Amino acid sequence: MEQEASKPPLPDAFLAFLEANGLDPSIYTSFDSTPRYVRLKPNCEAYLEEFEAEMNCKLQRVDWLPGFYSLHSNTQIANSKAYLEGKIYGIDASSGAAVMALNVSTGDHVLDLCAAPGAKLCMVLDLLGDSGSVTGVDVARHRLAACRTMLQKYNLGDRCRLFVADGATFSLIPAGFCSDNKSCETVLAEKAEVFKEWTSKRTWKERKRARKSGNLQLVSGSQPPDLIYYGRHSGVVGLTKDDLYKNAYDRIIMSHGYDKVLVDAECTHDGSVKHIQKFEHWGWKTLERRVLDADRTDNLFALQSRINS
Ligand SMILES: C[S@@+](CC[C@H](N)C(=O)[O-])C[C@H]1O[C@@H](n2cnc3c(N)ncnc32)[C@H](O)[C@@H]1O
Repeated sequence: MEQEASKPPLPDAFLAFLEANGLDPSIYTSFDSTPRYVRLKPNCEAYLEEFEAEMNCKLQRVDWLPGFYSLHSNTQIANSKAYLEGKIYGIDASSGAAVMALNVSTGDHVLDLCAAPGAKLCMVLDLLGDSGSVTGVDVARHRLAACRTMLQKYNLGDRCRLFVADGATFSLIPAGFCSDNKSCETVLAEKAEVFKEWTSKRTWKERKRARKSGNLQLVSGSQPPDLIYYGRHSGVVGLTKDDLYKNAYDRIIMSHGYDKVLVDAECTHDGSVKHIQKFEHWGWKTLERRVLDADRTDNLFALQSRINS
């Protein structure tokens, strides 16, 4: 009876999952043990004091992650001025570590194969500043649309393109490279219809296509990539559709491919402590259905293997 009372308030199926994977259940139940993190946009240090006063909290600089600060796990940042004005991001330290491991250098062309909702993509763009480019790909249209909103909020879209596509089959090279011997200028002069500056206003053709795809939120590997956003300096403006969607050969990929590739495929939530804690409100049955279902886990494993190969 006593043993029952001290058992962490997690469902048996999840406890069995943790045990099978050698994970300590207490990391999911000690609510205060995991701090939350924020990242500051470059050159926004002036906002720190104001943020601390508004939130009545003290930020601790994370020495090993530039621009990151930790704060108490209960601090809600969503209504703070700095967050609403796009000066501060909510992003955990492990995401920051993954981006730092990419070792992004000035001028890099980065491919983010599982980009939505876009915390790492934004960090990469901040690191690149006015150089290079980022191509974000995600199979979920609605999630990538949220990523587009995030780019706009943080004013980071200038060197970015977003494609709804299956990362396992995506094979477009960074924009702005002509894959034959002609110079870009010659090619552009020869072609009539080129991409103009991106606008959120859809043409009737695009609206029709969106209506057609309606509820189809996830694309399959056989569908061509769908460009849902491109910035002014992403290399897309001025290209023809043929140029953008041209299949690249090995030789071209070797010389004009991406410098860095980030693959952040969906995980089984075993590492996502905060997310698991939310199921206390959503219901443990939902956790069993959404997270622990064996078929789903097998499918995820297959996806992760496919996308990493
Ligand atoms: C863990 S989230 C990515 C988080 C994101 N990198 C960030 O920093 O905000 C995983 C994403 O992978 C996407 N995804 C899953 N399978 C995919 C595939 N085959 N191709 C592209 N994206 C995929 C999901 O739609 C989901 O948005």
